[in-house]
Amino acid sequence: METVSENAAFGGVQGVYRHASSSTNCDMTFGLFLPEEVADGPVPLLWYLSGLTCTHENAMTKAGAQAWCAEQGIAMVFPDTSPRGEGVADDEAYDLGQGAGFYVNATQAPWAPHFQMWDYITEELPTLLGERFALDMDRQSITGHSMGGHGALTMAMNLPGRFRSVSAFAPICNPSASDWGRKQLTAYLGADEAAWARHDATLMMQDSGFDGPILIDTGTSDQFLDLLKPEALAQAAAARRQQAVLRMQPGYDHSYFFVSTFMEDHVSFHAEALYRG
Ligand SMILES: N[C@@H](CCC(=O)N[C@@H](CSC=O)C(=O)NCC(=O)O)C(=O)O
Repeated sequence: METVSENAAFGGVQGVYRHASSSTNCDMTFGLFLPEEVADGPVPLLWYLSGLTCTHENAMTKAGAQAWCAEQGIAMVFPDTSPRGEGVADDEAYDLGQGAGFYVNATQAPWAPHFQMWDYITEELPTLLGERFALDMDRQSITGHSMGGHGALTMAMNLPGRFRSVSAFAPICNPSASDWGRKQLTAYLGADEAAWARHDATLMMQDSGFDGPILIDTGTSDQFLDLLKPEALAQAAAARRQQAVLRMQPGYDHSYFFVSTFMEDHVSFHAEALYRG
């Protein structure tokens, strides 16, 4: 693993690191914020999964998370959203291929050799982080934005016991029924929709093994609201009587102005679960 940069931030350190990934068969870059408490021992870890077109850098520089993580003594990791590089398949569209891994393990050509983002996020990167940094891997929570919110929700639901809490900013809630989902799940997983179900938070809700708290914020002026389908997830959560806070925030759009506005709420929500859950 190579250190790309380390900068002092809010009493802690914002680092960027690069490593050769065996899951994605290419170099992967991630950001990691460590609060000053890390000097005294392992700290809890909050995952932030980013959305379409993002690298590790967008949220790291625009979400305003470090101040709140520093206040709570929590580390935050910002992984990339896909494999990248010259030998990695891509598409001209912004919502498929590099920058749009959708947090699945692709089974279809030409994506399968590199697009193994589920394994990268749930297995390889946690192992690396636990080995290289003073992180308490028994205290993890997860959040994300848009495509990353979809990833956060489906990972929490599919991996009971891994995350103490899950939240999301404007997540893609029902990708099987959305143009932000059908195209990508077909490309990566094939046309058999049975393989998609575990990657759809609304469909997963009835079989979810996750019993921790859920917080979701979506803006009423989100330009992608019809693609996100928060109402589908709300109905599924109500049907299951799932403990969940699903908020529609008046006037907010899909941008990082929205994400940064509610970041304090989300970090505090996770801190409650990480320290007292
Ligand atoms: N290029 C597209 C939309 C791209 C976009 O809005 N990406 C969002 C995430 S959308 C869902 O996953 C994002 O986080 N962009 C990066 C940023 O820094 O804002 C278009 O223009 O329609």
